Formats: sequence, structure tokens, C-alpha cells
Amino acid sequence: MGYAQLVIGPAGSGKSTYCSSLYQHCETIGRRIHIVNLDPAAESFDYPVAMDIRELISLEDVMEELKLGPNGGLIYCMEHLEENLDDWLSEELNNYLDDDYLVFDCPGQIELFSHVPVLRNFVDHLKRNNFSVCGVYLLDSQFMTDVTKFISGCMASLSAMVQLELPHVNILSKMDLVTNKRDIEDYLNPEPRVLLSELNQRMAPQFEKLNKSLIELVDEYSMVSFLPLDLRKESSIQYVLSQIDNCIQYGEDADVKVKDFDPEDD
Ligand SMILES: Nc1nc2c(ncn2[C@@H]2O[C@H](COP(=O)(O)OP(=O)(O)OP(=O)(O)O)[C@@H](O)[C@H]2O)c(=O)[nH]1
Ligand SMILES: [Mg+2]
Repeated sequence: MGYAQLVIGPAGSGKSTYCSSLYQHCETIGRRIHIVNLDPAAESFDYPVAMDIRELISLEDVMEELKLGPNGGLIYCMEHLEENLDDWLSEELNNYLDDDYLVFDCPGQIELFSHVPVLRNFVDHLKRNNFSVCGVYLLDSQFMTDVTKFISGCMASLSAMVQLELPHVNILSKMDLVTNKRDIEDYLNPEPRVLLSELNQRMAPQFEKLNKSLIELVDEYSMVSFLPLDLRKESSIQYVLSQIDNCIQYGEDADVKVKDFDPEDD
């Protein structure tokens, strides 16, 4: 059994930075993880790249040869990945051991996890290869300034959850930039009733029924639970990681690995 995180979320929400901080954290505590780049447009990395979609296809070539723009080009690259799951991905996965832990750094184009089937098929392929996979959805805390943005962030995350059908962890990223923690606290574990009343205050009266349905939806899917992530704090990274590990039942094997690092063995 392998383990994997699929790191998704809107453009610029901090996915690649999260991957690199996670890598550093794991290096510090002596835990083996591998970060995979799935973004054909990525140019530089703060982490060692274990697998790289750019070895399969180059966005630059696609844009030039097919006369596509950056987003159409990206979709083409991802569809190419989809067609090569059995060849390229399976072959790459062969390099990893049974209990290895892979973290996939995805592109930020939101259509990839709302209605384009590429990532769904990617995940299904991982599952067929015996990986236990968790969707890790990052949302930028900078946008959590009012209830309407919170709800639209929840909806985007929900569409990823419905599309991918994975255990799902929501993260509020860039907590170091939040100056007034109290503003955010309202959205970390909010009362549905409070959200509804805020929403009704913000919107014209004809939206009241819609607002009620939206809040019920968000509440029923337990979407209103975000883990705050402050990358300056090891404890924050560790907590988020432990929650994700829990979701994919990574644990018993970890004990074995810790023993491997026992200095007495040297
Ligand atoms: N202050 C602060 N800035 C952050 C944090 N995480 C990311 N950033 C900044 O936010 C910007 C986007 O970060 P990335 O990690 O590239 O975001 P991404 O989600 O990988 O972006 P795409 O791959 O383009 O979708 C960069 O300028 C980062 O330096 C954080 O925790 N704190
Ligand atoms: Mg990125």
C-alpha cells in the first residue's frame, strides 16, 4: 500500500509552497516523502522533484506547435497525461516502494478539479495501483474577509470533493499574513446560523431562500471545517500532516520507519 496527497486549490493558493514546506518538515523529522510536479507550466522548485510531468510533455512545445494559449495548452498537457497513465505514470510509480508517500503538486486551473475528468482518472489510477489518496484543498486565508467569499471558496472545494470522491482535507493557507486572527476564527469553525444571518445582511432580500439552501449544503457536507496552516510554525505543519495521515490511515507503517532511523542501528 502506498500513500498520496493530491494538493489542489485555486491558482496562487500556496500549493507549491506547501509542498516544499512539507518536504522540509519531513526531512527535519527523518520521514521519507516524495514530491511530484504535475504542473506542466511550473518553472522552478523549492523541493527536489521526484517525478515531473514536464518529462512527459512540455507546455511550451504544446503552445508553440498547436497554437494554444496557456490555459488551453495546460488542458492539452493534462489530457496527454491522462492518455499516458498506463505507460508513463505506471512506469514512474514502479520506482517507489510499497509504503512510500507521494505528494502531488497540481496546477491551479480550477476546471481541473471541477469538471475536467483528468484528475479523477489520475486518482482512480493511483487507487488501482494500491495507493491510499487524500485530496488536500488549499484556500488562501487572504480571501476569507467576508462571508460571500467564504461561501464561494466552500463551493469550489465542494465541487472538487464531489468530482474526486476522495477523503478531503480543507486548509486555510498563508495564516502568517492574517493580522487579525479573530476575523478568520469566524470561518474556521463557524456556526451555520451566524453564517446565514451574515449572508442575508450582505445580499438583497430575494436571495434569502438561496442563502438558506447554500448554508445547509455547506453544513451538511461538513465543509465548514478548515485547518489553518501557518508555515512558520512546525507545530502547524505537523498538525495538518497528522490530520491528512489520519485520513489515509498512514500510521502503523510509520512506526516501523521510525525504528529504521534508530541511531543504535548504526
Ligand atoms: N506569506 C505567505 N506567502 C505564501 C505562502 N504560501 C505561498 N505564498 C506566496 O503565494 C504565492 C503563490 O504561492 P505558490 O506556492 O506558488 O502557489 P500555487 O498554489 O502553487 O500557485 P499555482 O501553482 O500557480 O496555482 C507566492 O508568491 C508564494 O510566495 C504562505 O504561507 N505565506
Ligand atoms: Mg504551484
